[in-house]
Amino acid sequence: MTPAADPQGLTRVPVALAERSYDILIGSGLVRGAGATLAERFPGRAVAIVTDAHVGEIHGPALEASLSGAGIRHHRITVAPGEATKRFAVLEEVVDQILAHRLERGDIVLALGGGVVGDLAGFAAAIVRRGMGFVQMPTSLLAQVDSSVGGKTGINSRHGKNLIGAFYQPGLVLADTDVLDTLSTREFRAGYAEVAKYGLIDDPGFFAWLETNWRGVFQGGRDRVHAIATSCRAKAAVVARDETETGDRALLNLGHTFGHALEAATAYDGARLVHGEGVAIGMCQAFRFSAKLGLCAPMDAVRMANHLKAVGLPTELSEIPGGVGDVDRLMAAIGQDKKVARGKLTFILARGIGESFIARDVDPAAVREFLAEELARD
Ligand SMILES: NC(=O)c1ccc[n+]([C@@H]2O[C@H](COP(=O)([O-])OP(=O)(O)OC[C@H]3O[C@@H](n4cnc5c(N)ncnc54)[C@H](O)[C@@H]3O)[C@@H](O)[C@H]2O)c1
Ligand SMILES: O=C(O)C(=O)C[C@@H](O)[C@H](O)[C@H](O)COP(=O)(O)O
Ligand SMILES: [Zn+2]
Repeated sequence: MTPAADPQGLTRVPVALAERSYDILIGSGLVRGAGATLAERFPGRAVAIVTDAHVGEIHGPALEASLSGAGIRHHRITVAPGEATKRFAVLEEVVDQILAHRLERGDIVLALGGGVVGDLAGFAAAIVRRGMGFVQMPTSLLAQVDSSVGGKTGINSRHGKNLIGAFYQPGLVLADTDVLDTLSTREFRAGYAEVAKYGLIDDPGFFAWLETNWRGVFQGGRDRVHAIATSCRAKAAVVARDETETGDRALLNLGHTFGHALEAATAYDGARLVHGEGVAIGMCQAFRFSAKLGLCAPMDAVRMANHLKAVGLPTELSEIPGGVGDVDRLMAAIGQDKKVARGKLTFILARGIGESFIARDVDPAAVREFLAEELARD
């Protein structure tokens, strides 16, 4: 289905969360128009722009010019690019700078960047003065289709991925599709893994559309906007019915129980593995594990992996430079997953493409056996 477009040609996807409802605006020119948009929606608010050094250098000046043009006081807070930035020391620095600039509770923390910046800045917004205004301006494909939506914010711990954080919804998401033109192919592909995830969870028609049209998504234009909007609508629907992951929302974790363990096993070193790549391998593992357990046709596991391979994503552990250690190491990371309940493992498994489900109380011995096989694959 084609999402509704507003009069300026932007696509608007609402996230329905009662008094915390907000819009995701998707399209061209949103950075340029940010000053006018914020002045209209949040009049009189000052802005702390949190960005990474890479994104800030490329897209910071246009955003700042737009805010200045609308008479909005703003300050830029810059962090280092990469997953290692999601840690306490950097959070402390961001919080300190927000306070040093004397931003008030009603002022806005604006995340300009990928998922790393969004998760970190969102967590800062949640805790400074017990909750400031928060706007997401996602600049990676991954952030536009996933991390800027739904209010999961946080940082990593030495015990595991995203273990410290809060649910804190933004008041607005501005996904400017123009900025994706400066994203590297590797990072675009990584974000594509989360796009494919929505098809694999419960939308086989979308997955089939991606198999045919993925080149258009990579090129830009209508297909890209369609993929972003479809992803945002899928995520908005799940978040609206289960904001804090007491049930259904866990489906969005397809590929993440394995994927997060791989990120931990590679010490969050983006040179070896970035989040979307971990999710790509993790989703393939979820399907292969489902096939091994007799839940899903082996051909479906082959089909989904073939598509991810076709776009250039990794699908096997053997593709991770430097390896990921042994079964014990991976099981230790999996044991810290936030979906563990009463000591029992939870995985998102599949009965087929678009037929994912939440499997609770998964037998650790079966996971061990499966991982040993995975480590032995070429
Ligand atoms: N909160 C959620 O719901 C959620 C969902 C998915 C992922 N995440 C988190 O998101 C993070 C991954 O996000 P990511 O893939 O965006 O990684 P990222 O934030 O590290 O960005 C990837 C790289 O691309 C660069 N970049 C971003 N936008 C750019 C642009 N327009 N032009 C040029 N370079 C650009 C960044 O500087 C960085 O080097 C992980 O920490 C993951 O856990 C969170
Ligand atoms: O929004 C969600 O819910 C997700 O699970 C989306 C994931 O893509 C994302 O990586 C999220 O940060 C993982 O959440 P976590 O609770 O497993 O840390
Ligand atoms: Zn993810």
